[in-house]
Amino acid sequence: MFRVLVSDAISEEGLAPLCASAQIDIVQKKVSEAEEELHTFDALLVRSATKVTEELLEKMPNLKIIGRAGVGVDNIDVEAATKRGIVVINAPNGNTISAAEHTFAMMAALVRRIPQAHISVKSREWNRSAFVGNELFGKKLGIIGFGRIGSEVAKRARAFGMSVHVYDPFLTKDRAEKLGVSIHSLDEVLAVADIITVHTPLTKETKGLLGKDNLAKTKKGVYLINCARGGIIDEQALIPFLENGHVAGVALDVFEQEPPGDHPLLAFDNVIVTPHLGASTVEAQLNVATQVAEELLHFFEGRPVTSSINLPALSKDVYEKIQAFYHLGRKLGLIASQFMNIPVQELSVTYAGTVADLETTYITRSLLAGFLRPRVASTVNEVNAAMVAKERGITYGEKFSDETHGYANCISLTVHGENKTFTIKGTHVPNYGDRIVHFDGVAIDFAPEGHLLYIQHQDRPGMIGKVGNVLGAYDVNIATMQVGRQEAGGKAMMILSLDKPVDDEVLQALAQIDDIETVKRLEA
Ligand SMILES: NC(=O)c1ccc[n+]([C@@H]2O[C@H](COP(=O)([O-])OP(=O)(O)OC[C@H]3O[C@@H](n4cnc5c(N)ncnc54)[C@H](O)[C@@H]3O)[C@@H](O)[C@H]2O)c1
Ligand SMILES: O=C(O)CC[C@@H](O)C(=O)O
Repeated sequence: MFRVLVSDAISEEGLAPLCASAQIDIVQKKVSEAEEELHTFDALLVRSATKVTEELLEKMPNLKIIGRAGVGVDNIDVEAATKRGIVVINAPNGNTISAAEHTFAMMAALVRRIPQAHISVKSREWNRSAFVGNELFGKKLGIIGFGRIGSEVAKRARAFGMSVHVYDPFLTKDRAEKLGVSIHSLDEVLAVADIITVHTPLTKETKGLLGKDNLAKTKKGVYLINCARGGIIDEQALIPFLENGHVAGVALDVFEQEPPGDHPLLAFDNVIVTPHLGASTVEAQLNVATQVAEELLHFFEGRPVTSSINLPALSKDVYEKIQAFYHLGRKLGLIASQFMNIPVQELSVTYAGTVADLETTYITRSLLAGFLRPRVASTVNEVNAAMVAKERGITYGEKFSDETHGYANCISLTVHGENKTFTIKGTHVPNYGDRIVHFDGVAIDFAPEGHLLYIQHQDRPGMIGKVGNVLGAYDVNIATMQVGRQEAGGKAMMILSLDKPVDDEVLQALAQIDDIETVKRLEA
């Protein structure tokens, strides 16, 4: 008998297959009300209200699987769950349409001032001249983040006669053309859009994406919408733009803190809000509940789960054999994705030497997951990487070769972008670790660990000293430095390993050194 704790409001109809199973005992209670029996549960089902913290996991030693009836898993400590061998599953597309429709409802309500007019009429007023709005027809809609929800919003906007201007650094031209939208830089979208809606995950890169500087680049009279995650639009930074009338109105479904309490934004008449309702429809809740219920049944029946976001389905035996290459693959993908931070169509992986005799499918999936990790909202791992790549129009393939470049094993990854191709090669040396031995056409040798800095420059005397001086001036300590070049006096590169990450100011100072062409931060 498996015990399942359902701690948030999840559609009962969707959970019906679980309730019908004689093998499963379902308990519907908040975590706080189940304190005494937490240790007895095998599975935990949540939406976004329950915070699945490390502390909670400590109290649930029997837990084997966590199901999130929705997309974002930011309320679950996935790392802590993974460490404990707990599988985390979600329902990545069950609420896409509802979230897109809610965004659109907010957009219409915002430009036609529907919530304000509603309150006025309910207060027994009849003040038609106070609520003159704008049409959506003919307006330019800026969409930042063009994944599942962003692309559904675009379809609806086109039906309303709007032109759609998209910023998504990972969107390919092919996919944009198929969906009838144009791709632009962030600055272009900010400058032209009458209405801007954000649909990215909340990551280090997107936190505060619409902050003081970028808000200043928007058109006077712009409308803003956030139905993705609180914090993508910086709430504090918005206040002066609302006070001086630069921003005509804001619609928020999500907040940096939920509930937002007595937030200063709530005092503005032209800020309209909902309490995180994007996924709150009968249909979406049925979809997400059905998806997680089916996955839970598979899991308990010992069948593979398809929407797991943390664990690969590997036997212990296979895992032990491929473990080292699995980690190397992940790092090759992660570094390549950051280096090629542009849309890509294809990844090609070549295995040579001892690694070519192993279960390379898992290594490729690990590499793919590493590559996709900086680009997608939900956590991506070996189990869902292939599906996520397909959704994003990225193909991948494996090849086998005898060319080991003198190493016992070698994994080579070539990434094909729109106008650029990049190759990285790595090897694993038992009892020593992983080494990157080839990077963008140059033979080099460095460990893919920690905070790395890539510098491409012309091969001139004194370059190392100049770089060292700039980093020294910013109090950044260099742990290791590797140099390589194609030919004397030609294209050369340095890979530095630093004791701490560097910010944009340091990158800009380095880029100003004569003969330095590119500087990039790479985290491994
Ligand atoms: N309000 C709600 O109830 C609700 C419901 C569902 C989803 N969501 C949230 O909506 C957001 C989008 O969900 P989705 O299912 O469309 O995710 P998705 O992964 O399909 O799409 C996210 C897109 O953002 C892009 N992106 C990543 N980093 C970016 C950056 N720095 N700049 C611009 N684009 C970037 C990715 O390339 C991707 O195309 C998530 O934050 C999700 O948690 C909210
Ligand atoms: O469960 C909810 O209502 C929120 C869902 C949404 O934010 C998600 O990320 O799927």
